[in-house]
Amino acid sequence: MTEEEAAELAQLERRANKLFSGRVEFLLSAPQLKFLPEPTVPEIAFAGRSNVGKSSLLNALTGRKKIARASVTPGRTQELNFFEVGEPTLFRLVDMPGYGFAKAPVKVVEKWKNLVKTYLRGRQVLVRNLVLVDSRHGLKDVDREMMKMLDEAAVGYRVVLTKADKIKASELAKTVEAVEAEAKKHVAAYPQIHVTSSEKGMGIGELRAALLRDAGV
Ligand SMILES: Nc1nc2c(ncn2[C@@H]2O[C@H](COP(=O)(O)OP(=O)(O)OP(=O)(O)O)[C@@H](O)[C@H]2O)c(=O)[nH]1
Repeated sequence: MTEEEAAELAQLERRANKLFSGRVEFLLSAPQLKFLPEPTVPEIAFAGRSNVGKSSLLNALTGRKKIARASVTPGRTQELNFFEVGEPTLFRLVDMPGYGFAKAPVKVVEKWKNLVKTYLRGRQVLVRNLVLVDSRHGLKDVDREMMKMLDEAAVGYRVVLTKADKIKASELAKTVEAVEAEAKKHVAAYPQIHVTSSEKGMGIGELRAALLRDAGV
C-alpha cells in the first residue's frame, strides 16, 4: 500500500467511525416479504449460523450495547431486521435470521429459505452481503450452502470471521488461510476475508470502512 492509499484508507475509516457513531436506528422487522421497507437506500445484509455472533457484531459496528439482541437461545429470530444508518438515512443494515440451527423444525427452515432466497434474488437495493463465520469452526456445509445461494443470486459478499479473540493466533492464521482459499472458488465472494472480535473491537474500524465503500457513500 502506498502512503497515499494508506492516508485515504485512514480518512475513510475516520468517516466511517463518525457515521456509525451517529444516527443508527432500528426501522422494522419483516417476517414476510410484504413487510419490507420501501427500497429507497442501499442495503447490506448480515448472514450466519445461529450463535455466530451476528448481533454482537452489529452492536460493535454501531457502537451500541443492544441495537441488535444478542441471545443465548440460538435460532430465535425469524425475521429480517432493518437498521438505518445516517441522518438522513444513507444506507441500511439488514440482520437476516441465523441458519443451521440443528433443532429447528422443517417448517421453520422452509420459511427461512423462502424469505431469504426471495429477498436475496429480488431486492434491487441489496448491494452487499456479509457471511459471518465463527473463527473456531471455520466454514461448515451450511455456510457453503449460503455462499452458493449468494453466488446464484449474484450478490457480492464478504466473509467475516467472528470471535477471533477466542482462539490462538496460530490457529486463527490457519483458519484465515483455509477460508480464503475456499472463498476464492466462489464467484461472488471477496477474495480477502475480514477477521473480527466484537468483544475486543478487532477489525471493526476496517469493516465499517468497507461497508461505507460497499454502500457507495
Ligand atoms: N469472546 C467472544 N464472544 C463473542 C463474540 N461475539 C459474540 N460472542 C458471544 O457469542 C454468543 C452468541 O452471540 P450473538 O451475538 O448472540 O450471536 P447471534 O449470531 O446473534 O445469535 P442468534 O441470535 O442465535 O442468531 C454470545 O454469548 C456472545 O456473547 C466475540 O467477538 N468474542
